[in-house]
Amino acid sequence: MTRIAVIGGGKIGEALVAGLLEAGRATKDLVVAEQFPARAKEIAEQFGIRVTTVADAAEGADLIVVAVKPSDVDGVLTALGEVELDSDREQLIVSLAAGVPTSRFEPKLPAGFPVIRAMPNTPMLVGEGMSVIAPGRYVKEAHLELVRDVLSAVGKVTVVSENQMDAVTAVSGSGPAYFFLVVEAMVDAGVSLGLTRRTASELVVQTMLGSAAMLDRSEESATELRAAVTSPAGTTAAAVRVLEQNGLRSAFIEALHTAKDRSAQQGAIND
Ligand SMILES: NC(=O)C1=CN([C@@H]2O[C@H](COP(=O)(O)OP(=O)(O)OC[C@H]3O[C@@H](n4cnc5c(N)ncnc54)[C@H](O)[C@@H]3O)[C@@H](O)[C@H]2O)C=CC1
Ligand SMILES: O=C(O)[C@@H]1CCC=N1
Repeated sequence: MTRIAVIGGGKIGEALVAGLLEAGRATKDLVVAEQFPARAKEIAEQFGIRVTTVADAAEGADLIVVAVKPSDVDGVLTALGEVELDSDREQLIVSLAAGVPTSRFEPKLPAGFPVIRAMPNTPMLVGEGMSVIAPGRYVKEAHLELVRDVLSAVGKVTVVSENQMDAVTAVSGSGPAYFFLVVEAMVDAGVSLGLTRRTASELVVQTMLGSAAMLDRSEESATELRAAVTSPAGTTAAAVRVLEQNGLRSAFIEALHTAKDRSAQQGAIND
């Protein structure tokens, strides 16, 4: 079985570990490196897995998943310098760090060591993640297959070229936050219309779940599905007009452009 070391026991590291365990991966095949003792203890107790240092975690791992903030990547690379990494053993690194190119890893690793850049999202916690992977220059098909296999246990996986990863980050990496924000806004709207917060939440969450299921299962596009809800001169048309007047569509476009730029910026500078 593939042994996986997750470097960084934060939000996305936790989502990955939880999703993999839920999907049936054994606790003995997972190890986490987390620098903050309190957080390390929390992870170890919550999941019953070993939490250790970067070097110790990476030593026996087939897959080293780097799940730290972009500004902490260099620190992890320094710590990995203490480990005898071995690409012949099919060891490889998967970096989840937004914006950080594989070319930032490669010169600091043994010659030819494979690095895959990946962008997952938090719904992998419930097996419904969207993970996008992009190969670095030393990655072979077998490496991509291994990572695809691991991540497909926690949702969908697709492959793009690395120059698309900042756009991917803006769309699906950050994407869950946009939907949670829409839910918050609709719940607040429901409350302002006189519903209790509990009822408004139930209505909005189930509406989102049902709409997502339709998008997933139907042959029709989002535009067609929306048209089917929009009766002539009805309530939906009235609401959509106000949303468009208030720039909802262009707000999303501008927001995602800004997210893409921020991703690239985080990889370019070390802030
Ligand atoms: N949160 C999300 O939804 C997603 C995050 N990402 C990426 O994943 C990375 C981590 O994000 P989050 O989990 O949200 O951040 P976070 O701040 O919650 O977690 C990072 C963790 O790494 C630990 N860490 C940092 N340096 C370390 C080291 N040298 N050794 C051991 N542990 C170390 C920190 O103590 C912290 O617990 C970022 O690069 C982000 O761009 C990617 C996709 C989605
Ligand atoms: O907000 C961030 O920078 C990270 C990357 C994608 C989701 N969270």
